Amino acid sequence: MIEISHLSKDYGGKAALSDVSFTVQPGQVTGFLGPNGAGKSTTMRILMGLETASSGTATIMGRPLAQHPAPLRTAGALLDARSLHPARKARTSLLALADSNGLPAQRVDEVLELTGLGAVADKRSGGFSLGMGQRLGIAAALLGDPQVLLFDEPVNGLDPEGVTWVRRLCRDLASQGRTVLISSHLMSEMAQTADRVVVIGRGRILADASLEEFTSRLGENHVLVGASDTTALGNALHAGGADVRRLDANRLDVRGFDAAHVGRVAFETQVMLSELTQVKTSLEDAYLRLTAAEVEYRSGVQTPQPQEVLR
Ligand SMILES: Nc1ncnc2c1ncn2[C@@H]1O[C@H](COP(=O)(O)OP(=O)(O)OP(=O)(O)O)[C@@H](O)[C@H]1O
Repeated sequence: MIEISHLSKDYGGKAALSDVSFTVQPGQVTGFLGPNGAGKSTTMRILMGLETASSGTATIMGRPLAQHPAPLRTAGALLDARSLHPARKARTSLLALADSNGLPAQRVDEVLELTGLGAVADKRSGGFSLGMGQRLGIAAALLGDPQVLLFDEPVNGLDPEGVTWVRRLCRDLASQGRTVLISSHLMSEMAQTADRVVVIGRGRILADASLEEFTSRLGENHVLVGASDTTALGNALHAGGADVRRLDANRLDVRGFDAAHVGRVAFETQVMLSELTQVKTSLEDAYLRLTAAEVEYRSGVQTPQPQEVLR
């Protein structure tokens, strides 16, 4: 288990983290989400003992990582995939890490196989692709067979097969009862991998909920409906209290009613339907709503607006 309590970190007077508290439970994959510069890496680095907090605590299995007798057996992290020596062969780097942490050399071969690096184990890691570097970083994190894993943007640079592999690996690690915290910018990926999400923006926690709670709490489920007479149907839905927007001559976007209710109103209004689709809020939509105000630099691209609002 990971426990972060009232954690703050200042860099030269600028707050990177402000009173951050959350816990990460074993047996689950927790997604750590937030815009660039939100404080995800800083939190992970403090957890791994690579930075000191200005105030507050960050513990792994009850105490700071450095206070565990064998830190690498307690927690493994992929923080910077390029942190291993580029001139060293992959196997040599892992052997050195195993040796300095009292781990058996045989474990090196196990993690090389587990991460699909067996065939390139005797190549220098400086020549690795970004994806292979990520796999090597994950191999290093798994070396001590730890109960707690922290992965900072693990799918960065991975091809689709690699992305699927990371997803399965995280799910497997959690199903073995381990604690898995994983940061990512890829919302569609997180939606398939995480059980819970912790969202951070400008150093403050914005949400800490199960994936289901998060999308339904921030959700704005709506119904897309195609109809023979959108004016009659739109007026009837609006009179019933729905928020109705016209998408084009034959389609409406309805908020406030579910698909069954829209179908009932269409039946009562004697309007024929050509489409009735319940659209659920995606993790990406929910995340964008939550963090919209937290992003320091936003692009000038605007979301396309429906052509006409029925009132
Ligand atoms: N060593 C440092 N010195 C000064 N400021 C830093 C340092 N490390 C991080 N920061 C600042 O702290 C804030 C949080 O950075 P952090 O890297 O934790 O964010 P992040 O959420 O991991 O972002 P990204 O997704 O871009 O990696 C940012 O404003 C960053 O500029």
